[in-house]
Parts: sequence; C-alpha cells; structure tokens
Amino acid sequence: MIEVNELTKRFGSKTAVNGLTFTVRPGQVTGFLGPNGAGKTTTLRMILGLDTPTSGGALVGGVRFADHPRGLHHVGALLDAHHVHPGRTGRTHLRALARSNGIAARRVEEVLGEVGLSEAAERRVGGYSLGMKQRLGIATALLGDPPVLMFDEPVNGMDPEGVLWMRRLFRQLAAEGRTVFLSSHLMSEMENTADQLVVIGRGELIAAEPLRDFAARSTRVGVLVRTPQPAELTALLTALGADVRAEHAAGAESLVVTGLPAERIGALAFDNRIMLHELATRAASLEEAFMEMTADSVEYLAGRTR
Ligand SMILES: Nc1ncnc2c1ncn2[C@@H]1O[C@H](COP(=O)(O)OP(=O)(O)OP(=O)(O)O)[C@@H](O)[C@H]1O
Repeated sequence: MIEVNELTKRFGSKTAVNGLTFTVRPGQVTGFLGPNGAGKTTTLRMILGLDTPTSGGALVGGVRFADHPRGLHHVGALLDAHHVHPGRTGRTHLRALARSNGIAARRVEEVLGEVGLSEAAERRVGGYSLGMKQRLGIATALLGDPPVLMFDEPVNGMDPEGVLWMRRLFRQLAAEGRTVFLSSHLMSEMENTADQLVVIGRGELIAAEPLRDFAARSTRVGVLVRTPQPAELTALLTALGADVRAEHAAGAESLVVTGLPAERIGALAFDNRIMLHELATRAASLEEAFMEMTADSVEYLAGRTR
C-alpha cells in the first residue's frame, strides 16, 4: 500500500506538486496519469525518498521509504531506464545490486528470465535498445521480490509485443497481491491494464477512482449520426436543445449529438425525410474523458503556451 498525504513540492516559485492525497492499494494495477509536466515523476521521487517534500509526506507499507532499511525488498521501482552504467553488462549490473542488497545470485538469473533478457545478459547495457533498458529496469525492480512496485512511463520505447508482455506482467504482479503503480501520460496505455486511476494535472489531484467510473464521467457520451443532409438535421436538433458537433473521422463527416437519445434523433430524421447512413450511441472513450478532464491543466498546448 502507498499512502500519499497532502504532498507538496515547490522548486523555487514553481509548484510541481500541490497538496496531493491518494492511496494505492495492493492486488490491483493503479495507473498514475497526467499530461507532460503534471508532476508524476516528482511525486514518485518523493514517495521513494529521492526528493524531499516541501510539505506533506508519503508512506509505503506504513513507513516512510527513507526510514526503511530493506530497500529492494520493500519497494521495486523503475524511474529512469538510462540510469545504468553503459559499460556494464545486464548481468553484472543486476549482480552488483543483488550483492549490495543481500540477494542471492540465483535470483539474478530468475529475473533475467522473467523479463526475457537471459540471452542478452552478457551484452553491455550501452548497446541495449530503450525497450531492453526498460526490461532491465523492470528486472531491477523485481530483484528483491518486493510487495510494492512503481514504474515511471514503463511502456516508453517498447515494441507492440513488449507492450503486451508488460501488460500481462503488471496484471500478474497485481494478482499475486502486490501494489502496482504505473505512470503514463497516455490514457491508451492504461485502458487495458489499470483497475484504478490516479489522475493529476498541474500537480493537483483531478480524480482517484476505478477506471470504469472515470470513463463514465465523460460528458462526451453521445450519438453519432452520419447523414448526407447535416445542415438540415443540425438545425432541427439544435432547435430541440441538443448539442451538435461536427466530427471528421475515417474520411466521413459525422455529427456527434448530445442531449437527445438515438430513438428521438431517428424519429426526427424520419418525420423530416432526412436520410441517415448511420445512427449509433457512442460509449465513453477513456481517451476523451482524460483529455476533457485535464484540458485546463495541460502546460504546453500546440501553438500556445498557457
Ligand atoms: N528539479 C527541478 N527543478 C525545477 N523544476 C522542476 C524540477 N523537477 C521538475 N520540475 C518541474 O516540475 C513540474 C513537474 O515535473 P514532473 O517531471 O514531475 O512531471 P511529469 O508529470 O513526470 O511529466 P512528464 O510526463 O513530462 O515526465 C514540471 O513543470 C517540471 O518542469
């Protein structure tokens, strides 16, 4: 379990993390989401005792990380995959860590196998691809068989097969009863992986809830309508108080209507001899819910700086 309480971090006049409070529970995968610069890495670093909070604090397994002598047995983390000496081989890197943490050399071979690096173990890390470095970072996190695992943007640089492997691994680690906390700036990476979400923007908490609840809160749930008479239908729909937005997807012009059910829209079109090519209720897209809820907190928008 990770408990974050009123965590705040200022760098000079910049507030990177502002009064964050949330809990990450064991037995589930929790996604830590926010646009670039939202404060995810700073939060993870404070949880790990690598940055000192300006105020507030974080507990891992009920204790402050800095107070815990058992290091890798307590929490496993992947923060920066490049943070490995390039001249070392994967195996030497893991063996050195195992030795300094009182972990048997046998465990190094186990984790190398688990992350699929057994064959590359004798190669220098400097020649590893980013995906291989991420795998090595995951092996490092798993070395001490810890109950709590934290990964910062683990999917970066992974190929599609690697992404699938990683998803399965995270789900398996959670099924074993561990606390699994993953950061990402992309909702699509969480959609098939996370049970719970902690969403932040500009250092502040936006949501901490099950992924399903987060999706359901999207206001963009609507009805997709494709018609060769969009102007006529739009006029009728807006006269009834519906909200109509034109959307260009897959080479076709569509309308997304909110405020009226599909049945009413179909009946309205029929009564007014408007032809429909498609009429479908759209489920909430997680990507949309995320974009909508973090829209006010994106630091850098294309074309303008907020
Ligand atoms: N050491 C530092 N000194 C000054 N400002 C910092 C420092 N570290 C982070 N920041 C600022 O704090 C904010 C949060 O940064 P952080 O790296 O935690 O965000 P993030 O959510 O991890 O973003 P990304 O997805 O881009 O990694 C940013 O505006 C960043 O520029």
